[in-house]
Amino acid sequence: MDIPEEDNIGDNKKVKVEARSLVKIFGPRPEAALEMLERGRSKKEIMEATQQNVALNNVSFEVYEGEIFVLMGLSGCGKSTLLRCLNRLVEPTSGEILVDGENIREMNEEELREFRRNKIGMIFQGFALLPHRTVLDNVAFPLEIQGITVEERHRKAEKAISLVGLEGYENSMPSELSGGMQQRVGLARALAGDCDILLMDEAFSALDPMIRREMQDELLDLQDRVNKTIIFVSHDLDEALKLGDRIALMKDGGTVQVGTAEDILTNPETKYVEKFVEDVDMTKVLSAKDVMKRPEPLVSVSSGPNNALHLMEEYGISSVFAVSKHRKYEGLVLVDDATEAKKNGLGLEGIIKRDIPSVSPDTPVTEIIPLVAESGIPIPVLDDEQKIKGIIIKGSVLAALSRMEV
Ligand SMILES: Nc1ncnc2c1ncn2[C@@H]1O[C@H](COP(=O)(O)OP(=O)(O)OP(=O)(O)O)[C@@H](O)[C@H]1O
Repeated sequence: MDIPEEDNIGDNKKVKVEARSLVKIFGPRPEAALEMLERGRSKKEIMEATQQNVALNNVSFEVYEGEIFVLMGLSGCGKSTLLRCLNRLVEPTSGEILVDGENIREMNEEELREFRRNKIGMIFQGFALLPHRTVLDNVAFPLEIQGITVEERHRKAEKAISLVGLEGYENSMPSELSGGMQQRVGLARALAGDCDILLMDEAFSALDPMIRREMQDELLDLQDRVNKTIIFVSHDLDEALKLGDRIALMKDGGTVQVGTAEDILTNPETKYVEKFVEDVDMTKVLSAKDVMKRPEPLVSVSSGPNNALHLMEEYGISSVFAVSKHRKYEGLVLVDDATEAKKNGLGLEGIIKRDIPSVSPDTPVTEIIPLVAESGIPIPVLDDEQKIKGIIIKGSVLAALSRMEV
């Protein structure tokens, strides 16, 4: 077998945004509150004693480049305040915010304006479109304020409009568009600025449930193409689980757990997190990458049936996946076919089954269950380049589901 080692992707994640010990106290006299906070007093105690509102209590986290990081929690837990601290729309009381390693709390007015224009775009819930301007001019509006020429800003706006699937609507007025389409215009406006980081505050919460789900899919699809760093505020657990590469669950101005959807669901660190997630249906959350096993063994397509049979014997299995160079998927070799081929002196090429279903790492487990239930043979998990990332067998799907129900 000439199978190379698994690619080492994702090990060296770059930190894009970092919050260090952020505190935000609303009220005219934060000093007394800060002192009480340092002595470990609760938000409630501080409110009673000082009438100062601790909106953020010592929050630290890192957001990696290219991820969707969701701030989630109940109303009033501090999500919006935290998001607004990241571009200093809200001035933190203490703590640091680093973006690409630069402490943004040290920026002066001018630097901050540049930073908001070029690095960190924001999308709000109410999308705030200008009613008397066309879609094109709405999207181009921030560029207009920056004094960019009309040709240049229209070029950028058209590109952003096509990214969100609104081509053909450039000359429509906002009132002619549905809520979902208006939100896309808001998205396009943020994209036109070409910032690396997008802050989205309950961006889809005003939409009705079906359009909302559509926009979530759209955002994931868009993210595959533009690969921004997105920090997304939501009070909705399903939305957070669907969108978030990682989620920070917040309570009373602090984070109670930061992790992937799977971490949070399967290893809740506190009773609060456990309670928060207890109603979640696991089958809706897991995807192929959560239930797949390492694709071992694999047989090289250029080797003979004897090799395949040896591997099956060694691993106690009745089929083995065949690959060509660089783990490129070819198909499945079944034990009976390999035995027959060996008898007749044939190679693997002619006996490989190529018509079995395959899935991608992100295929939801709900779509996988019927496939494994029907076929009884393993299912390959293939990436965009048709390389085999893992295999799924019925047993491992069921084990994953039952383990998580405990
Ligand atoms: N400008 C302000 N002045 C005073 N208190 C504020 C201000 N903004 C927010 N707060 C308080 O800070 C706390 C956190 O509010 P924040 O809006 O960040 O929470 P949230 O989790 O985003 O809630 P929601 O989902 O309802 O928007 C709350 O107690 C809120 O009342």
